[in-house]
Amino acid sequence: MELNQIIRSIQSKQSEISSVYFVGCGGSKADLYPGFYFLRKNAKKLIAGHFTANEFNYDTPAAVGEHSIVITCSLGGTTPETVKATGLAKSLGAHTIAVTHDPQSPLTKDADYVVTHGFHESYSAKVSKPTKVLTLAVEILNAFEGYNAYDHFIEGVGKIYDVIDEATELLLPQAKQFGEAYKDAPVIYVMGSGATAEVAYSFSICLLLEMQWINSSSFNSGEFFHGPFEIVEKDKPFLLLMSEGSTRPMDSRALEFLNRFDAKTTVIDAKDFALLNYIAEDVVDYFNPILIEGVLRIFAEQLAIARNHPLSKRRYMWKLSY
Ligand SMILES: O=P(O)(O)OC[C@H]1O[C@](O)(CO)[C@@H](O)[C@@H]1O
Repeated sequence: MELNQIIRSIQSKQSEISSVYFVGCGGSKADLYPGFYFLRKNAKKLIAGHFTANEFNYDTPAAVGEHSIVITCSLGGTTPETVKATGLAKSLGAHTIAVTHDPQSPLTKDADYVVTHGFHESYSAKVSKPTKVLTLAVEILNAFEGYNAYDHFIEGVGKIYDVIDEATELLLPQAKQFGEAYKDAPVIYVMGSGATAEVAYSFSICLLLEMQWINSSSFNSGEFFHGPFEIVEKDKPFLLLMSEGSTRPMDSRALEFLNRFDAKTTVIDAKDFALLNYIAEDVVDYFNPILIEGVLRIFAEQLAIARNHPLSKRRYMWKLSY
């Protein structure tokens, strides 16, 4: 079923939807963020919530019920917390949509609708998960409240994958340089703003802490001046994700400070990929995280090569029960 048909089908069963919850773990939780951010910004009536799955399970929002849509997301579809959240949402009468790479996985058992996404085929396929979740959010707003920039958004979805695949073809030398320059870094701080904030979060917790065992912390560029900037000094390693659009001034302000004290800063900037040449200004905010997450993968791969530490290496995950 097409994404707009899923939402129209829910609407035919329940014309009054008042809340939408986005639930997942780790990288999948972060991939739900652009959709959540979009609804939080644009909805006038709909409540939007974003949860790590066990927080949803242990401290379930009171509004979850027949007037809710719960979108759960898991790449492999087996993460127990997220599988449980889907069942819980269903038992409370919510309309459940599972987003996963594997349509046969346990995640889909209690889902009213299943959305499958690619992953391995290309760099752009790796971000089809957040793109589909974001599109679901746009379809929900359009169906239940109306959304003026809907056509611009759909046009953008039609272009973003090519933008990513073309960008990643040119990025290898820069990514190699990053790998060499940061391979011995004792810590890497990551920040971004707006819909991109959780790309910083997932790069920090998944790519650096989980897959590289590199100490890391992440924060919103807006929070940088409310604590983290005290750590800045010459050659401190930072990765700054700069967005086009509404929150760019927050990223620019952080960059200016990092440069003032000669921090070791790598900037991944949506502007360098001419995002605004492809995506209309009124929807560009939501495409920053898709583009930046897509191109960041190649930086993580090159860091892993330079450190001789494959991204698949784990100490505990999949090896112990926990
Ligand atoms: O997206 P899935 O399959 O639920 O997997 C979640 C797991 O994958 C990661 O996002 C990356 O390995 C972890 O942070 C998390 O534990």
